[in-house]
Amino acid sequence: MTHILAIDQGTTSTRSIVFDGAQKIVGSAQQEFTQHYPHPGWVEHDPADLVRTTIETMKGAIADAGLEAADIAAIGITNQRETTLVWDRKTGEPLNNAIVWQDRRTSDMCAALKSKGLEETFTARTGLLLDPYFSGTKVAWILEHVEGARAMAEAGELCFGTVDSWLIWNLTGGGIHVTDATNAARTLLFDIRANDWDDDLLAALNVPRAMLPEVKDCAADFGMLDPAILGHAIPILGVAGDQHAATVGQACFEPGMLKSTYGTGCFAVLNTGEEFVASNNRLLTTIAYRLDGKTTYALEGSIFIAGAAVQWLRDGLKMIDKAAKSGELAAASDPEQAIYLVPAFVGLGAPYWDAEARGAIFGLTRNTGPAEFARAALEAVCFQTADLVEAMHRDWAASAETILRVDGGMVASDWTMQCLADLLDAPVDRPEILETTALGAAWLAGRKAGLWPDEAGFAATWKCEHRFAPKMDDATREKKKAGWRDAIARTLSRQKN
Ligand SMILES: Nc1ncnc2c1ncn2[C@@H]1O[C@H](COP(=O)(O)OP(=O)(O)O)[C@@H](O)[C@H]1O
Ligand SMILES: O=P(O)(O)OC[C@H](O)CO
Repeated sequence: MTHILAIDQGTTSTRSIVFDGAQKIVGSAQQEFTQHYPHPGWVEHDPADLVRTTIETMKGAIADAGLEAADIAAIGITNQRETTLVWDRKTGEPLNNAIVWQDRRTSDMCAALKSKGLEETFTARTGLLLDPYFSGTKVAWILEHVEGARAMAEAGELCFGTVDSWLIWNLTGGGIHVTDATNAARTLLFDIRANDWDDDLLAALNVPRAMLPEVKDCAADFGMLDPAILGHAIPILGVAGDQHAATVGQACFEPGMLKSTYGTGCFAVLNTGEEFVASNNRLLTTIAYRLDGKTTYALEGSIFIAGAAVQWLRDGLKMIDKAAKSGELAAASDPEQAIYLVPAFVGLGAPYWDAEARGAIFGLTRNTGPAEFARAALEAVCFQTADLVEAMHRDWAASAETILRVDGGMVASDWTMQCLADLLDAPVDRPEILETTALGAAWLAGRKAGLWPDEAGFAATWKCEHRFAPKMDDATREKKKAGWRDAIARTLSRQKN
């Protein structure tokens, strides 16, 4: 019994994947669920959908593998990060829909905290910035806006959790209130050096400590699956936020190793080892992973819209019928047209952090058509990655010779990966296993179970499927980047200009 079940609860879908003892995928299942947009800038998930799709895909993946629950040695969970839930400790009933990481409803709250001069304290302790992206202001919003919530929270009757905590609570039958260090690191409430919730930050956001989960290592005992769910009790032994799990799944265990995941958004994570590198370029400092009580730190660049721009071409503009067409179209575009799309649909993330900016497209002519839109959407993802990698180089000289390991749905596009290598002027390595997020969660659980190899053994199994080497000449690259910088400058909100 060496199979591991990984649950990857993402922003738009939930996936479960069964890996065998040789780290090969032997079964999987995936389900999308409804996104709720109750007001402009708001994004919510129904908490019940998160649990339902998790349980259904767990069953689906085990069936797809031709196995029984009793064949699964352990479960690893990885999840969309920052998304915030609050529920009643007695009944397990959520007080509100989950407030998703993309939700901007707390921008005014963040601005108010900044105007009190608090950003420096938050950044020094959490490595994050005062942006609505993170959980802290979302919890505060629930406590302020849901009737009776504040009194219940103060009486210790409420639980706050990110999606991992919510899933564990439900999968273990209720009563286990835990999270892991990587998810805690995204809340704005956790001091990532002290490895503890921070009372000053809790006071600034008026969040009672009593509602916070216990924080564990990424490979730890998170509880037993309620046997009523699959007919068998299985230990949950690994948990990490999805970008952290991908860092592990890409075997980025050495300082200087960098991965970038291209799904709905794009998240680049650079391992900085035992060093907490404070960013001077508005990147985030975060916990890459915590194993055996030892924290490995990272610099992270977070872009909110990557594959989502391709979805917009498909579903919003109806210029393509499937995502894969975007690369073909871009390849056929007119290279003479300098079209720039700044996909600030939900504001801009790193390194700009402009919650009020909105998307813009520049350089349109009578000849501009779907092909140029497709190229602009794909190039935007690459320009934004280049912005992040340059900021990383400025923050931490040790990252100068970086090779980028990539994963996520969008890396299927060869055109985009070549464009990325060209604009970065660095090699881009696409691994054989693209489900690195799930693989990372499985590795954490497998390592804890003592069934999978340690870091070095696991890293030796990582295989490159294709290396994209840069081909663009310097003059072309610089010209394109100057055009991008100009487009960004023209898109930033007045607040930033
Ligand atoms: N061949 C492709 N070319 C460009 N974009 C793609 C391609 N295939 C998938 N995508 C994009 O990748 C995203 C899906 O990636 P995935 O890793 O499943 O995302 P998530 O986990 O965030 O839901 C979608 O936004 C989709 O538009
Ligand atoms: O669900 P994904 O893959 O888009 O990832 C979401 C991130 O964790 C948000 O920080």
